[in-house]
Amino acid sequence: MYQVKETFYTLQGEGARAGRASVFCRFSGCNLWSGREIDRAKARCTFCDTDFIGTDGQGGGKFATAEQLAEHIASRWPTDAQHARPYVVFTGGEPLLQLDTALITALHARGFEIAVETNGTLAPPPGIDWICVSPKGANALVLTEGDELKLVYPQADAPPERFTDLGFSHFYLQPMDRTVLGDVSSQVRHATDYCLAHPQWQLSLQTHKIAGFD
Ligand SMILES: C[S@@+](CC[C@H](N)C(=O)[O-])C[C@H]1O[C@@H](n2cnc3c(N)ncnc32)[C@H](O)[C@@H]1O
Ligand SMILES: Nc1nc2[nH]cc(C(=O)O)c2c(=O)[nH]1
Ligand code: SF4
Ligand SMILES: [Mg+2]
Repeated sequence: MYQVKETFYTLQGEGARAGRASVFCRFSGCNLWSGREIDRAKARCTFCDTDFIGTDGQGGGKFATAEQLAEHIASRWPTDAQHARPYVVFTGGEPLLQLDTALITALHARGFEIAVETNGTLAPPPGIDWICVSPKGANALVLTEGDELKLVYPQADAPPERFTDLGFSHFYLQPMDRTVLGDVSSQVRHATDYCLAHPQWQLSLQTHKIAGFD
């Protein structure tokens, strides 16, 4: 049984593949926060910008089999997109609590390229085509290699220097959309300054929030 908060067709807003048409599948639940505001301050991840509780969002629900969820995801991809490889981004919540080999196989069989957005604390099943790890505070990383490392910045207990030697192809700093330095725009400036001083890192702005899409 897969528990899905929502599924929607949009452009990837963040990171190396920003701008790419994608079906987003947001799984319910996370191992670092209950999702309830009352628990936020004591959670292992305290700055989350997402509602991932339950299965009541657009295109959400409970899916009994991998085939059923894969069919649901495939139905979101436009039918006239002959020249583009179908692309699904699994996120959450924490997608590696639920993404498994059966679902990967069912989506590959439908021609999909498969990406995940993960906090990096859980081992992934084999076969994922694009892995984006976004470290959270002091929580230990199990996933120390992948396609992109996208660090929300600043985090007092997760400085960028801790990650520079890991095995990722791209390193991004994404300004935190939650106030820690007084205002979000000074956090954007702070991330910009860090990238200028440390060119291993590139700036990831959450373009969907700027442009106003999901
Ligand atoms: C909501 S998370 C879900 C996937 C996974 N649990 C994770 O943390 O990577 C999706 C992406 O949003 C980022 N994110 C969460 N809260 C954010 C915030 N307040 N500002 C900027 N990015 C944020 C995460 O770091 C992650 O890259
Ligand atoms: N457009 C868009 N791009 C995204 N990239 C990562 C997202 C996420 O919440 O995981 C996200 C999202 O929620 N919307
Ligand atoms: S790990 Fe990801 S989904 Fe979980 S609380 Fe943090 S940002 Fe949100
Ligand atoms: Mg988001």
